[in-house]
Amino acid sequence: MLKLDGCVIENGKFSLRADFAVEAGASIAIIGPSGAGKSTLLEAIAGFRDLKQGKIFWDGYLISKLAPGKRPLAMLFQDGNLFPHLTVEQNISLGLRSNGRLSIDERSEVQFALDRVALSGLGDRKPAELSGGQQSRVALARVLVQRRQMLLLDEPFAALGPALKAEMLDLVAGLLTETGTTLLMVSHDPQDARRIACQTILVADEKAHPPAPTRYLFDNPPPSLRDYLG
Ligand SMILES: Nc1ncnc2c1ncn2[C@@H]1O[C@H](COP(=O)(O)OP(=O)(O)OP(=O)(O)O)[C@@H](O)[C@H]1O
Repeated sequence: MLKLDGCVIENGKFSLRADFAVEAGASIAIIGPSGAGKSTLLEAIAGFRDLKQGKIFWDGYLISKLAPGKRPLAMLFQDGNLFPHLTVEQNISLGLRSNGRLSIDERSEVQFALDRVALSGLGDRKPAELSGGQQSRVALARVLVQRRQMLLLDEPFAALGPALKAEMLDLVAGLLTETGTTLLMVSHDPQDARRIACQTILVADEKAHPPAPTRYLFDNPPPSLRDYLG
């Protein structure tokens, strides 16, 4: 279980309160108006932003004092952050070792991840030689090889068209079920939340609200969500 206990997170003059728990293995969407603090929340969980107050626990262990790389999570940002001068395989290898030098077992891990995102045979290509959807799958493979217990996605597929985005979300959902990984995903699109997340955290009014059933939340939106949905 992920637990944010009385957290106050600051981003410049902006301040966000978060006090909620997420069951291990759950898929959670994070939704809310622009500038409400969705990315700030993920950054704090990932360790890129210090807490002003409060603590974060994973399975009862305090993780909020750990450096980002030591936390049991992987994070995927909007543009995937692939290195253009490296091949697909080398980009994925960086998920395992920062110098890219892999053992035989680690090499098979990379091949397995390539296979899981349906990119077998394309490992020697550079990102520019791939379509946008294929590039997203490389970025996903890079977080997959890390085999972390939590996956944090900050609008990773926003640049893709609706059909490709739906395909990626289905791929993520399938992989999560296989591995039991907990998902926290920021999205602007209620359809994404409905597609992949049973529960949704609404970030609005300087607060990250506890997860609520996605369908219930969208069928009975509180005023801040109603304004946002239009
Ligand atoms: N670099 C910065 N310096 C100072 N304040 C910032 C900075 N980045 C963000 N903020 C503040 O933090 C608040 C939350 O930003 P954040 O990016 O977390 O929102 P968000 O909900 O992810 O927005 P969006 O949906 O537009 O990506 C913003 O309203 C802004 O006031």
